[in-house]
Amino acid sequence: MQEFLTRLPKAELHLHIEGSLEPELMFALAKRNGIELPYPSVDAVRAAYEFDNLQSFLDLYYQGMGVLCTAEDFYDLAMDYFHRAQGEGVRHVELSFDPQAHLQRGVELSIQVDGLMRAMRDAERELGLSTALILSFLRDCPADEAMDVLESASPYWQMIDAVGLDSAESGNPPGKFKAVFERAKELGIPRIAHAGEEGPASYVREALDALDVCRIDHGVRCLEDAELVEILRERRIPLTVCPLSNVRLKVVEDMRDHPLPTLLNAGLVLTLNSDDPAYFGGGVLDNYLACHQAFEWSRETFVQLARNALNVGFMSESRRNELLAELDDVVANWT
Ligand code: HPA
Ligand SMILES: [Zn+2]
Repeated sequence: MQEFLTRLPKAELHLHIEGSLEPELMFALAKRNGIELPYPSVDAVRAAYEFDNLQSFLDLYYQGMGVLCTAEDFYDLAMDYFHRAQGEGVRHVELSFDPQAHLQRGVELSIQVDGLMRAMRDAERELGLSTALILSFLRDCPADEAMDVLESASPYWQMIDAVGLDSAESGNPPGKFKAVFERAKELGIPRIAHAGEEGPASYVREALDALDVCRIDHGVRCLEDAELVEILRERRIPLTVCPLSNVRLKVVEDMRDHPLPTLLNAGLVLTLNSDDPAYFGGGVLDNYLACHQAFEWSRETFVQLARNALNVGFMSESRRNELLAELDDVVANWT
């Protein structure tokens, strides 16, 4: 099964590029930028990755990204991830980034975008990946600040495939960002949002109603509202589920308790993703493998999940058809 899951052309739709920063690169960039890390070694960094909840992870996540200073750093971060993803059979990557977290440290938007866009272009040329860029707003910061970021991103509007909403969910309902998302809609930029990870099912409803999102990141807590599940099913709103993340952030206690099988039985459009692979124990393939171990799903189930991601990703129709044909090929030639 491992070989089959590796060969399946997969799409990563829920990835925080800052969460792909492996401790080795963190040390290399700290050295390059003359930054002192509060850890003596790579092993000590890894040992610190024990989380009680989303906030305890976010504290380390924001600290870790402090080594990203120049466009070159952002380039190296993304290229490092693209190489790993390619090795796992990932063919399309949608990377979200958190501009505010870098602006707060004095790193300008142009530096962030220049490095990331250059890496995306090189990954397309050299690694045969397709990519998309998602600009995420920090929901625990003021909505006015998010609006300023969106306006100041005007040179990049054409290159942004979607805006998103992430960071500390509890107490920061989607409705807080209604005006920002309305502006994005006016600009013709698609919208997605984290909802129903730690926050209640009502936040998923609010993301649909107030933010008019076309996709929900996580969304696992939708199961607490049967009527909402029916809405998600009927409207075929995709959920980008990140099972290893949910275990590591104690959204669920154990992989075997994960609601994925229930979500599948409910007829929802699900995809498997990694969220923050450097912090949560692996990339997209590891998430597929963890599901294989926990649920013993058939190959057909994994093919459906991989197909869902190709169907709903932000990519050209010709790229979509190419990847779907590749997927059909892998399935047809598998013995
Ligand atoms: O898992 C997450 N949830 C919310 N915000 C985030 N920012 C990075 N990772 C996450
Ligand atoms: Zn996330």
